[in-house]
Amino acid sequence: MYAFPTHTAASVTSGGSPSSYLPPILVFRLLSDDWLSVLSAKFTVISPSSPLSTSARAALVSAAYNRVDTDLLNQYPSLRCIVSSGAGVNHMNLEECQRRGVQVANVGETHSINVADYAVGLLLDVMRRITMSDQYVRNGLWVTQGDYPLGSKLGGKRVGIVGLGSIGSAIAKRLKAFGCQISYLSRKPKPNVNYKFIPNIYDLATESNILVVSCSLTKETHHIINEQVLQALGKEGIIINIARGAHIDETKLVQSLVKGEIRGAGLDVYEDEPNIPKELIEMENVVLTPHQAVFTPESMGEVIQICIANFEAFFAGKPLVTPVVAD
Ligand SMILES: O=CC(=O)O
Repeated sequence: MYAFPTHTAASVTSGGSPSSYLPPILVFRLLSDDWLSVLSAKFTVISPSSPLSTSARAALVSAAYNRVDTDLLNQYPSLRCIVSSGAGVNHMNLEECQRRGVQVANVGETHSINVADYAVGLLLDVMRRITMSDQYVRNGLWVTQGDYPLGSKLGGKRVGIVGLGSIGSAIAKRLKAFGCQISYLSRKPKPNVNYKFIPNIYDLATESNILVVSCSLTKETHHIINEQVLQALGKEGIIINIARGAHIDETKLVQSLVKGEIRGAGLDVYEDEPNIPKELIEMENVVLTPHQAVFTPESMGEVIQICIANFEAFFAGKPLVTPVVAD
């Protein structure tokens, strides 16, 4: 999608005087139009198809698009530092990176506020039926069929946050301001937090009107929202997912929605992106968006600066700024 500059081995390795030397980085995906020029001011940007790519020591990847698995690590054996422009790291085989001495960084908490805002937006949309009302008006149905059915109030609802990291905490803070009662599930109770800790997902679902999934995807949290959890959430229950599709057993979610066993869902992520079960597309009680909670144009500059800070630390032999796998 972006035209990468072409470099010769000579321009990368010598580049003339030492002051004009720009260390090479292999760039798999640029998420913003101006990232190429911003990166090129500091580094020699190399595309994955360049003959120089196999000798690159550092690489930029994107969470939603690039898998960092053994195939990729074998293909680019010189890599010693991989920076992902996202928050989640489930697309990377971290154990293998560690084993091969490849340092890994994500962009830390840069995305948390955007994602938290988005989760609240999805929830309000599902509850107050904003997108569906919009379609109703645009399709001229207000004139021909009268008022659209009312949605529900958010204030006073019991919200269970699955994962109280920086994203979950920002969601909790926002929903508290709406007058919701917050409970949460995490590995351990968080110090200095007034929300109720519930150590079990079934109990959290039973005690909640709304579940918001905001944990990282691991073997333990894969399908953490399963059939039993959906049943525990119950007929009036709403589920919001801004984390990863595989947190929810999507087939069971669809069945629950079809049978009316839960009331609605707001989803930004799916098990097989960009494919979405057709049943979901036909439902009025779900709001569906294309894995975009993390980014706003405002955050893009901050994201690339953190990536750059990690690369600079790596090339200077210093600890990464936002490490996931350290040296
Ligand atoms: O979903 C995107 C990310 O993890 O940054």
